[in-house]
Amino acid sequence: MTATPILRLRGIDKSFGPVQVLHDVSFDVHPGEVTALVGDNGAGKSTLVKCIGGIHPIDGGEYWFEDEEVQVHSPRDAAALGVEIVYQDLALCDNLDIVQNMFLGREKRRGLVLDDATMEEMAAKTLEGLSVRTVKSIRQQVSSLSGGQRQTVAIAKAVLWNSKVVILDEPTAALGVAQTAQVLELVRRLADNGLAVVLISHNMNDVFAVSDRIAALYLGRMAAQIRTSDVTHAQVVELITSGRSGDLGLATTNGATA
Ligand SMILES: Nc1ncnc2c1ncn2[C@@H]1O[C@H](COP(=O)(O)OP(=O)(O)OP(=O)(O)O)[C@@H](O)[C@H]1O
Repeated sequence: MTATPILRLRGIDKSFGPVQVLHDVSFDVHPGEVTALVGDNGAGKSTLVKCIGGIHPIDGGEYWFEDEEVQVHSPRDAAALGVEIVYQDLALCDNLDIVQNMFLGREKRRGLVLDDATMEEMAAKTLEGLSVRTVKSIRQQVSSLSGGQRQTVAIAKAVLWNSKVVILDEPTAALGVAQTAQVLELVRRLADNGLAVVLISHNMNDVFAVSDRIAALYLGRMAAQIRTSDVTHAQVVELITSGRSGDLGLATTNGATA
């Protein structure tokens, strides 16, 4: 486990009109680790992630990446840093195959023509690198894939672009038991390959199965950021539902600790 965070947010505020959704949020993300971002519905998880991804501009606070303070104004800025978000709805095109989906909008060309051979090779290499063996052919249409396989393709697509931080929004929400296990294994492998992984999840079993750290948001404030090995399910549930966990002795704000 590494000590230095690759991504550090400090004092992030975000409002939509008169409604302040994020209050003075600090958040650390470490390479080689899975950080679970938890919180009740409406706690601000998606908003925080969209700020990280450059979809929502932050109103105040600092965004540090690899020890430099950066300005992230658009998804392009975030992608340039190596930050990729895999959304719950996956945004894959059913009528395209796996390779086409992985390169959608960033196709490789040789002159004016699509460079299919290179894209195929890169897609195959990426899937291999993640030890993904569940898809039969990378030329398979995405419409024929299972939920777990689709999730895998979406994750591989994020990893293809030399990403350093991959944020996964509820990747197992729609999956059965076996597929959940496969996706969680993949999530773990991403971190073991050195990536910094942020996993948004409501599922405590998933959180405890793969995460190294847990960041708990409560009503738009970071209630605590702790090592998974230092807490119990019950303590995390308490953090999510009340923003406190008495027996942890944590502050209720800015808990970017551990
Ligand atoms: N574009 C927006 N305009 C106004 N309010 C918003 C906007 N996006 C989010 N909010 C509000 O911000 C709060 C946090 O929402 P957010 O989606 O970030 O929570 P969440 O923790 O991701 O919830 P869930 O687990 O339900 O997805 C909510 O009260 C929501 O209504």
